[in-house]
Amino acid sequence: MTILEKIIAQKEKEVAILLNQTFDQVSSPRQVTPLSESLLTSDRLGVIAEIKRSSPSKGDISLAVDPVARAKQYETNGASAISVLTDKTFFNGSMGDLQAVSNAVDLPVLCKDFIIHPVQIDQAKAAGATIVLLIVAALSEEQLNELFNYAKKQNLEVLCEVHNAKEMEVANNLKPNLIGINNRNLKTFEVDLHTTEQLAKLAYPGSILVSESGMKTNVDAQVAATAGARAILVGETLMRSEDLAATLQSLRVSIPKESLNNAR
Ligand SMILES: O=P(O)(O)OC[C@@H](O)[C@@H](O)c1c[nH]c2ccccc12
Repeated sequence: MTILEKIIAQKEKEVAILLNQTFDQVSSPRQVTPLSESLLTSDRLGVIAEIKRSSPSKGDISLAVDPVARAKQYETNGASAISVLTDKTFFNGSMGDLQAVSNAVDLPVLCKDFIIHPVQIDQAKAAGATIVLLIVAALSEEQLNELFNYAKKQNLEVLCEVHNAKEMEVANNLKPNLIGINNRNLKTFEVDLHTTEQLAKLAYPGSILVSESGMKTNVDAQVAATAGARAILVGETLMRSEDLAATLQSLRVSIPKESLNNAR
C-alpha cells in the first residue's frame, strides 16, 4: 500500500463517523478577498503559508506550535493565505487548528486535508475555511467532479492539486481557478522542483498556478515564478524559520512582466 492509499483508507473511516454529525454553517461566514483575486492583482509571487506540525515524510517539524500565533505572524509578514493541515493521524493537525486560525486572521484559509466526501467540505466550511484542496491523485474523475461542484456551490475556492501530466489533463477539464502543482509525489515522497516547470505549460491557460512543496530558497521561488506560478505553498521552510519576515520577504519574488496580465 502506498502512503496515499493508507491515508485514503483512514479518511474513509473518518467519513463514516462524520456522516453521523451535522455541521451548522455560521450565519455570517468570513468575508475575505478571494485568493485568486489577490494573486492576480499582485506583482509579487504569493505565499500560501502552512501550519504543519509534522508529516509522514519529515516526522515532527514543530509539534508544539501555537497555530494562532504563527498564522498571525504569517499574516503580518505578507502571506496571501494560510494553509492549515487538518489531518490528525498522519500530520498531527486538527479542525480545531483550522477553526482557531480562521477566527484569528483576515486572510483566506485553506483546509489542507484529503477530501473524498462532501461531508468533509461541510466540516471545513463550518470551521471557517474559504478554500479546499482537492487532490486529483486521491479521487476518481467522478468524485473529483462531484466534490468540485459541491465546493463551488458552497462558495468555496478550490485548489485542484496535480502531480503529473495525466492528472493535469483531468484537472484542466474543470477549468479550475487555482491549480496546485505538487512537487512532491504523494506515493513516494520524492520532491522534484522541475515538476512545476514541466507541468505549468500543460495547464489550462485560465488557471492560476500554485507551486507546492519543497520550496526553500529565493532561487526556488524564482524558478517557480519563471515557470508561470503566481504563488507557492510553503510548509516546512516557514515552520522552521526563525526570521519569518526575512524568509517570507525572500520568497516573494517579482512576477516576470510577461506573466502579469495573464493568469499565467
Ligand atoms: O512542507 P513543504 O515541503 O513546504 O510542503 C507544503 C505543502 O505543499 C505540502 O504540505 C502538501 C502539498 N500537498 C499536500 C497534500 C496533503 C498534505 C500535504 C500536502
